[in-house]
Formats: sequence, structure tokens, C-alpha cells
Amino acid sequence: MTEALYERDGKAIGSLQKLRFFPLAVAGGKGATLIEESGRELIDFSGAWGAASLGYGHPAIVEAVSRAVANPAGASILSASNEPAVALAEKLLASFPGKGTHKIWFGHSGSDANEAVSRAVMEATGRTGLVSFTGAYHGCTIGSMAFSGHTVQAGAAKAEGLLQLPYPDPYRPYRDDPSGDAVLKLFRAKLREAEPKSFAAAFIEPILSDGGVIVPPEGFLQKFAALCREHDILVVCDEVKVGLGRSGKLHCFEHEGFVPDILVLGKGLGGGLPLSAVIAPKRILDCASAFAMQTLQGNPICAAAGLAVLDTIEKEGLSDAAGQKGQVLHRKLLQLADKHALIGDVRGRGLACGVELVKQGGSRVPVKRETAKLIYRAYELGLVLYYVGMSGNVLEITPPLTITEDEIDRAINILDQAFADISNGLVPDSITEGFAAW
Ligand SMILES: Cc1ncc(COP(=O)(O)O)c(/C=N/[C@@H]2CCCCNC2=O)c1O
Repeated sequence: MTEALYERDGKAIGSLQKLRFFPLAVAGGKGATLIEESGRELIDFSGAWGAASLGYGHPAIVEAVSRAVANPAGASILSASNEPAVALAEKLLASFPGKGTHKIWFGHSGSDANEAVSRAVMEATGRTGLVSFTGAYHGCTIGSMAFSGHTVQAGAAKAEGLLQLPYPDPYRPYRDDPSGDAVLKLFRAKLREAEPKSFAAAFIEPILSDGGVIVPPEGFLQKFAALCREHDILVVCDEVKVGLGRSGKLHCFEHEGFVPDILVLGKGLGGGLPLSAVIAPKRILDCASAFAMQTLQGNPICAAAGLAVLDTIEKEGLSDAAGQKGQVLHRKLLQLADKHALIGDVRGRGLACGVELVKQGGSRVPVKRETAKLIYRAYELGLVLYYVGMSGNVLEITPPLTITEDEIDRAINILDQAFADISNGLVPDSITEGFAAW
């Protein structure tokens, strides 16, 4: 009897990079389905934290990657150009407003992309301060943690001169102001206190993802960006998780009536392969050479996957489909909320949804233990999803954009059963022991 994959994993791979909630050991995948070592099939409501934008084994990616790896055009763009990387850069630029004003930087992850942006904006502007938001997850490298605001990065050194603002959360509004104007008022006050030209850039997620899938109040981003521009502060939109069609539009900022100066993409861009990209003004990305480089950046095989992702989003109308399926999902989650008092709030855009769990009785007190038990029970019943949020009490739903309505239906039925089992006391607290999670 060969040892189980999960046991071998525990013996061979360190916990440094693990964020585990249950003993999921994957042997394969197809569409929105993960296949365990035992052959059990699970619906993947997380999409590998949003990276499996086209699900698993999409023919477009299989074909593009197979072709690219059979005749690799080198391995990076550091010291040689290659067709897939240039073609992907051209396609990304064509998707972004403004012609001839921007260029592309390629990376492997959201972390390295955000870190590269933070360094380049300081280099290009001569300003050293950054603005960001509490609850923001911009990465897990020293540089990207330095301006993140998630609980998981609480111990990391913060950037000198960092101004971190409360994210406007309509469910838990700062100063009891659901419009977000109180946050803008605080930002104005901080700008008055600061030396002029202190801040190089402001990083904002158009939906605060790991911070709890929080959609800002209507008009907030537009007003925030206008205030930044009054002070020549570059606006950096981090769409690593909610970009590329997931929100119901290709770029999530399109919902907000403003265009950022810099757009950061990752996760779903590679369709499961490591790929990130930054779209930024030429004066930022041409401010130096050999400044933000890693050996395999612009890898032609990952770039070919990125091209296949963008082409498929276009050909299969996946942005609009995410909007439509998101409405179905949202409606079904609201029906769950009517049945299960643990659900305090349902929110999101398109196929980026959050379900916040709170103490029953209207107190809005977060319930982390029940949330952890809920996703463990869902796993046992055949559904994979994780939780996020500053209190670890928000179910994050970011499935592959190719998920079907039938799979959404089956996932909702599993969630319904899991909530019922929690309420009926059928899920022991001990079930989550041994899973550090976050
Ligand atoms: C808005 C946003 N920006 C940047 C990142 C960092 O991306 P990488 O994990 O690819 O470095 C992320 C990554 N988010 C984390 C990755 C770690 C596990 C927890 N879940 C996430 O989605 C992100 O959501």
C-alpha cells in the first residue's frame, strides 16, 4: 500500500508556503472539477485562489502550451525578445485605454508585480511615500508586504512613509459612513499634514479580495483617484484576483468610471501557469534598465498560456458570462442567507463573491470557527472553497470563469447541506485541528 499523497506532502514539503484548511490532495483536474488521489471529484469554487481562470485542461491552453514548449522561443525576455511575450504585451496594451502611452512589465506573480511597481514609481518620481488600505493583500515578498495591510502580513516591516487608510466597507462602514466619504476626508487631512510631493503612488484593489471580498461604495474609487491626481499621486489598481473578466468586465476598474495610471494583473492571466503583468506609463517602465528583473520573466511558454487566456475570454465571451453567472450565483447565495442565520452578508461582482459569516442574532460579530468548519464540511461533501477576511469569516467564491450553471447549482446545494450540518451540531470543532489556515 503506497503512502497517501497528503502524508507524503507533509513529510517532504515545509509549511512555509502552506495555507491549508483540509487534506486536499489533487491528482488531476478537468473544467471546474478537481480530482483527488482517490478519484473523488470536487467542484472547485476557488479556482486555485482565482488562478485557474479557464478551469483545468482547457483545450486552448493545452494547445498553446504544447506548441510553445515543443519549440521554445528561448526562456525569457531579459536578454532576448520572443514572439509570445511581445504578442501578449501588445494584446494587453490593446485592452487598456490610451494609445502609445503605456508599456508592459512581465513577472511570475502578483507579489513580484506589485513589488516591482512600488520600486519603479519611487525611482521614476523621486517620491518615497506610498498609500494603501488596511486589509489589502498585495503580496508575500518583503517589498509587497511592506505596503499590504492584511492580518497575515501583520508582522512584516512596513514601508517608511506608508499611509494606510481604512477600506470603505459598506457592511462595516468607517465612522458609520457607508458612502466612503469619511475615508476620503481622512485622506485629505493626511495629505494636508504630509510634505507636498510625499507620495509616489496609491495602491487599491477595486474589490478588496483577501481582505474580505469587499466592494467599495459606488463612486468611491472615482473620487479617490481624483484626489490622488490633485496631488500627482499615481493610482495603481491591483486586479491580480478580480481582473481579466472575473468581475463581469474585462478590467474591474471599468465598473468604477475611472482609469488607473497603472494596472497590475496576475493569477488568472496565466490560466494556472505563473504569469503576472503590469501595464504602466512608459516614463515608469522605462525609468531604468536591469532594475526589476528575474531570470524567467517573459517566458514564452507562460506567455503563450496568457495569450490563450485572453483569446478565450474574448472568443467565449467570458467577461459577460461571468456577469450573468455571477447574478445567478448571487441570487442563490441570497436564498441561502434567507435559510441560514450564520450568513450576515453576500457581496461581490460577477464571479468574485464573498459570503460573510456572523454570530446569529444580528450582532455582526465575526465567527471564524464556524467558517473554518463550514469549508471543511463542504470539502467532505465535494466542494472546494476557502475563507478570507480580516477576521477569517468570509467565504471567498472565485470559480473558473468557465464554470457551468449546473455546477453552480450543485455547489450551492453542497453549501446548503454544510450550513445545515453546522447548525445541527454535526460538525465537531476538532475537525479543523491540524490545519493552521490563516
Ligand atoms: C489582490 C492580490 N494582489 C496580489 C496578490 C499576490 O499574488 P501572488 O500570490 O501570485 O504573489 C494576491 C494574492 N492573494 C492570495 C495569495 C495567497 C493565498 C491566499 N489567497 C490569495 O488569493 C492578491 O489577491
